[in-house]
Amino acid sequence: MPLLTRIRGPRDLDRLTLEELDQLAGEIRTFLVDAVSKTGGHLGPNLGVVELTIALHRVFESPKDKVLWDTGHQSYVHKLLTGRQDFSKLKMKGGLSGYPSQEESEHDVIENSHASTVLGWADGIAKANQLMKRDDSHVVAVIGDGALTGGMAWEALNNIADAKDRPLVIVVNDNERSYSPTIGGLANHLATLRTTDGYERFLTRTKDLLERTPVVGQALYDTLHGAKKGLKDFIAPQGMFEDLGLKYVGPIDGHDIEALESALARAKRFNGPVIVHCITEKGRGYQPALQDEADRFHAVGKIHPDTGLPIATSGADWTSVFGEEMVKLGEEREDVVAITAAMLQPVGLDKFAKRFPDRVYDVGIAEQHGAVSAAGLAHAGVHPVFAVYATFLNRAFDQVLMDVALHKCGVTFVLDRAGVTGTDGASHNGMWDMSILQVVPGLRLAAPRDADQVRAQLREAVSVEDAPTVVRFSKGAVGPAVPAVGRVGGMDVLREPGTDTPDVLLVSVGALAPMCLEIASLLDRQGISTTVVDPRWVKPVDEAMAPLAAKHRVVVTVEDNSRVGGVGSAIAQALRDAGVDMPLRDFGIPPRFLDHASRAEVMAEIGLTAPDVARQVTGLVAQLDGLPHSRLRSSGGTPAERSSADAVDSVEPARD
Ligand SMILES: Cc1ncc(C[n+]2csc(CCOP(=O)(O)OP(=O)(O)O)c2C)c(N)n1
Ligand SMILES: CC(=O)[C@@H](O)[C@H](O)COP(=O)(O)O
Ligand SMILES: [Mg+2]
Repeated sequence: MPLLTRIRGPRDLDRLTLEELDQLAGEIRTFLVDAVSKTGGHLGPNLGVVELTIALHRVFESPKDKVLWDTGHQSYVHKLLTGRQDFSKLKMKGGLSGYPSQEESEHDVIENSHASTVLGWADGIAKANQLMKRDDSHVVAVIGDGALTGGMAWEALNNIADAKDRPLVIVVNDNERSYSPTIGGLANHLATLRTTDGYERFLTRTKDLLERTPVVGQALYDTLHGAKKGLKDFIAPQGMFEDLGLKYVGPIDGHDIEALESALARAKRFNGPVIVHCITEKGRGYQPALQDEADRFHAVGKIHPDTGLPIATSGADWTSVFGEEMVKLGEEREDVVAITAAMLQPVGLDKFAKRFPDRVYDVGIAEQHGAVSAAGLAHAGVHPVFAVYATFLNRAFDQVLMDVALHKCGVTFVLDRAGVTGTDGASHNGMWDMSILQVVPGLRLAAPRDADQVRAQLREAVSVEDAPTVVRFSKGAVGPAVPAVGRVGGMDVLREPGTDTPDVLLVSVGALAPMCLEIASLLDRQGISTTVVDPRWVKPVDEAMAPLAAKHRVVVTVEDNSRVGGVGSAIAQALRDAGVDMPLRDFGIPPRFLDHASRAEVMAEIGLTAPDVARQVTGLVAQLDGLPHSRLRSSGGTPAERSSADAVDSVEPARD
């Protein structure tokens, strides 16, 4: 890469000629395919913004000027041009994040991968610049056509458009797709702008012609250029953006560096908010991506660079188990409909959509609207199943509470990627749902432990017509079947204690059932008898939980969710409410943002592994043995007799 390796920072771009810039773009595409095929990542989106990113960093002077990325999954080129070219550990522990990272670079601002927030950030930074009289610092926000379907983008645009004298450059990266083609009225409007003979191209051609026309040429050009909306509407109907009071520049060929630089430079000089509408191609320059109708290689695993074919094929995953059961449900119940927020295939609804095209609603990246629309659907007599990543439901909390639950609407939310996901970093872990949803009156929440339970609990969920139900499961391959060996109330017993006076009631939540059975085995080796129970529905707490707990010396809960306000907290409260006063130790995710790493590495780092939990429980039981309490009975000898290298003298505090 003779040119790319010579780019240490954005200013190194300034000395390159147009031909060299085109060569650099080619080198970057080669680099992206080579690197991302080895690690996995967002290949398609980044192939689409190569020229755009080069032009941005030539026209604007980051970090003095703030270059902001919506969602941030398309920031690999930005990283390459700002001194980060080691992609060998992309999205891996200790390697580059898959999103902007302030810790990595002064050129990065927004770290979260949640869409439609960039314009809000830009609005705030622009306001601060104006207030602090930082006239030499520009703000440029890059937002995709998909992210523009998010409501927050329009809340920000409403504010931005109101300040005619506050410079702010909005670059719409319009590649006509989220994963699949972008939906909705906005998408149609953008298409109008795209397909009309571009205003810029018209002006450029006219400018060339008129500048060569003696005497009247320049005057005529100035008239044309200053033409009111009428001309633009004729050439490229501006409509929405101009009606909002935003200056519109475009559509621009998002792969023509010269045209991009001209447009961005004009926008930079404009003393107010301006939209630069760039037409790009997701997956550009890489045939396997361009031929991928599903999502243009939006997010890929490790692939063969020549063919784009996946290197490792995974077995059945939680998503496909859900997707297949949805089709069966759809066959049986014509009132069941599905909702997705621009992620039809990632959440497993593609098969349902193919079978029942009229019963799937893609609302765009608009989770809040999805939840409210679901309330409307339920009120009008159908049963919506809204499939969404757990972390993305966060933004629709109020709609779940005040639209779905308050009105007792039978809506089922299926939360995929619940728990630690790991490689997409802090904002992608599904670690908050079982905490925030605890406070929703009437809501019922299930955490299936295996494929059979996904099927069963999905069916139980859609049978509830007067309250929101939630079924949440992990990312990736579904675990082994975990059969029940007994039943207590509505809860499955996964392991009997082997004694009438068991020490530990281990409450296993969802996909952590295999880990909990391993914990019980490790405790067994310490002479600690354990009952393992899976509540199945973790909200509300099963009425049999308190009486069952009372038969044990200590309750231990293990969940793939934040410890704060999670299932463990709810069970502790239920025991108190039932007058069962006993030791309880809740294991879960500590209330902090988790750096990107593999799921296993993150789980180990936060101590959510069988040995870690078993070690702490051993210490707890040993400690309890020393207390004069009627419920505390030694079973299998005292701690001293049980002690082994694993036993600890005192209970380590749960890590927060
Ligand atoms: C709130 C939220 N919902 C869903 C997603 C998942 N997601 C990541 S990128 C993406 C598509 C974004 O499309 P666009 O903004 O057009 O960017 P492109 O990938 O086309 O460059 C989606 C839906 C997300 N990141 N945030
Ligand atoms: C950026 C974004 O939100 C999605 O593209 C996400 O990265 C995909 O995650 P999965 O790979 O878990 O589907
Ligand atoms: Mg797009």
